[in-house]
Amino acid sequence: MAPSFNSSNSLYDFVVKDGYGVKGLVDSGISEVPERYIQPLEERINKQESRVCDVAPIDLSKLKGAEHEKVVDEIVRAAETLGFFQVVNHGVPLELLESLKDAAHAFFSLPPEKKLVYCIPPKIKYATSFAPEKEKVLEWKDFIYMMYSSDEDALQYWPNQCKEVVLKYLKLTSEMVRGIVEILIGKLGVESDDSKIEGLVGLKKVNLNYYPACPNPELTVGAGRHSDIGTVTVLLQDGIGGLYVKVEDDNDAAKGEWLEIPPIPGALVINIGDTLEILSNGRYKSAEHRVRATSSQARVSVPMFAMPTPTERIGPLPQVVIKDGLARYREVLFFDYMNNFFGNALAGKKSLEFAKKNNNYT
Ligand SMILES: O=C(O)CCC(=O)C(=O)O
Ligand SMILES: [Fe+2]
Repeated sequence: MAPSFNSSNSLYDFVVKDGYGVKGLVDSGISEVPERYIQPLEERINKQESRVCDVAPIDLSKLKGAEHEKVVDEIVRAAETLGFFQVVNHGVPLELLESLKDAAHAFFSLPPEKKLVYCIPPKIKYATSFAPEKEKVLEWKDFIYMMYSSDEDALQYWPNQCKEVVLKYLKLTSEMVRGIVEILIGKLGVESDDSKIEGLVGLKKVNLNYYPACPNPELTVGAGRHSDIGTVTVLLQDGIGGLYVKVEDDNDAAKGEWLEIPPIPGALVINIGDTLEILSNGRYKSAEHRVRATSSQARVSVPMFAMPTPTERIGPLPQVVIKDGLARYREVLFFDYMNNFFGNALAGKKSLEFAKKNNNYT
């Protein structure tokens, strides 16, 4: 029997405060999406109208051979245009990727009281939607984030259902991210050493995202429009699909068009975050993206966010500013940048405004 929610408050309490999440709502037997989840027309995603991105995945194993420079160019080109690309032969075993998806399903199958135990921010947090207290319309998504501090803490605080696989994923994807960041910084004409790179990717967080099957997917949104704030994000998506990226500057698609990043078995999705856009003075694109809900099955995704350490100051690199003749961003403390992002509802690329020159924040 579906619970009856007499006011929007009782729905909010059930989903957000009591920890049932969207999954609890769906499990309760609802046959249509509640009002609080209905997006205004301009935010809805029309599956039929969007094209699928047909760019082939980049083979990272070729970085070690004769085709090194070609692969470097592919990575740089992708970062300068769409800001999203997929990689294969990335060093993360395919069995691990399968186990991760299974672990995500296992975690979200737990009853709410067992998931709510993992609400010890900023270490770890099980929750629903991005910032429910600030959002008029909620996202059709539950998630848990796990912030990495040490292996010991991870094994102590993270859920049994996923801690070992998430930790392995975090380690292996971190290695890949370091390689990609080294390439991208190097192509800006800037020499980097291990400590510089570590400063840019030293804060690591893994999310398990869970998008339950939705009775009216055309009315809702799984994840609202946003860009990721860190340096680089690595994302595992399952076979269901629904991730869309807005074209900012690409030869093969129209500016402003939303392209779907299709699931490719065994591939990982890489996207550039705000930090790299700021550092490169706008040359690398932190793409706006969002996620559609689906009617058939629950979708899971597992992003690993590699971010600067909170004490890092991020601003356009001096060598790039000299070349460009102007700085498009100011220098900010990553801690402040992060607090601004998490203190507001998602709003496309608005997060970058915080680091723009002559904005209202200074
Ligand atoms: O689920 C996805 O495909 C993307 C999720 C995402 O953009 C995020 O967690 O930042
Ligand atoms: Fe994202």
